[in-house]
Amino acid sequence: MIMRADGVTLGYGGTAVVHDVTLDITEGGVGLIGESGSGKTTLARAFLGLLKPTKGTISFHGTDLRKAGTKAFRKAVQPVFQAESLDPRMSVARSIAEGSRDRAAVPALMEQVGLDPALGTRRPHQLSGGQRQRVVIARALAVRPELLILDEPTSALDVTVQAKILDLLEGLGTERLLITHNLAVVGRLCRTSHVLFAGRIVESGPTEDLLQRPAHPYTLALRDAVPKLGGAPPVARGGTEAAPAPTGCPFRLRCPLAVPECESAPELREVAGRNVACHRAELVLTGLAAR
Ligand SMILES: Nc1ncnc2c1ncn2[C@@H]1O[C@H](COP(=O)(O)OP(=O)(O)OP(=O)(O)O)[C@@H](O)[C@H]1O
Repeated sequence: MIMRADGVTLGYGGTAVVHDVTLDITEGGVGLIGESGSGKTTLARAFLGLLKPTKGTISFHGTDLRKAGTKAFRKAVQPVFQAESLDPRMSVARSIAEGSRDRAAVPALMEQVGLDPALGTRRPHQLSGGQRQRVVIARALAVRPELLILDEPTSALDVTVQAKILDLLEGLGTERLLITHNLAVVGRLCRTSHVLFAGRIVESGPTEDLLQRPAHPYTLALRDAVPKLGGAPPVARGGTEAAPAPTGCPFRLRCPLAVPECESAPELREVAGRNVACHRAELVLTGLAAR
């Protein structure tokens, strides 16, 4: 296990937006899936050491981040943000070398991410979106990280370019925590996935199981909203989707299977090889089996 969030609550200005999350970053890629506002980026920021939990602990190889040596940790865990975060005034080569301060390594890094080193003198606006995303990845790789934290690494790209960037990430062999709206992306890059709704994990397990046989009605809705790679993110249809319920199961006001029992909050429990917080998980699983 590379990192662990143990009973973590996170918030801004006294308002909690992530509640009691326990999640391990293990080998083979870990996906964090959920709609806009579900708390994915907040959790990623905590794993990068940029936001301190108000409850619980985040650890790196078993050491609480509050005690881990920051220098080694900062190198080992690198963010890959969207390409818009590149400094428009810096050449590609300078951007890539910024963290490592090793200009000599830049051509090899560019080749590693499938960029012609001759592009090193260009500014970001002189590249395509896909090329810019490769620069961001090269820049993260420059310090030889152990773990990449990728926040929607392909959502701004068109489908063919997305597929190429996913090929690149798959081939790198660096461990990853990947944040996305898009279930097809985790299907390719993450052995394990966690579905977040209103700041709570509602389902966790092997990605393949979650994709093939979701046990939570929200995972099911997400899967059916994004049938293919490059599909639009599952935004609230016509703005009519109910807000998360403040008590009981947070999904119950949107859930087609909700019953009075859902007014009491479901605990995460093991059902069919995954953890799911739903009183009606068995029904979701059987409903699918009967189709
Ligand atoms: N700096 C901040 N100050 C106050 N509230 C914030 C801040 N950043 C995020 N939030 C709130 O925290 C909640 C979770 O936001 P977060 O960005 O983690 O969600 P997300 O799942 O990553 O969404 P998206 O996919 O849109 O990026 C939201 O309600 C958001 O408004």
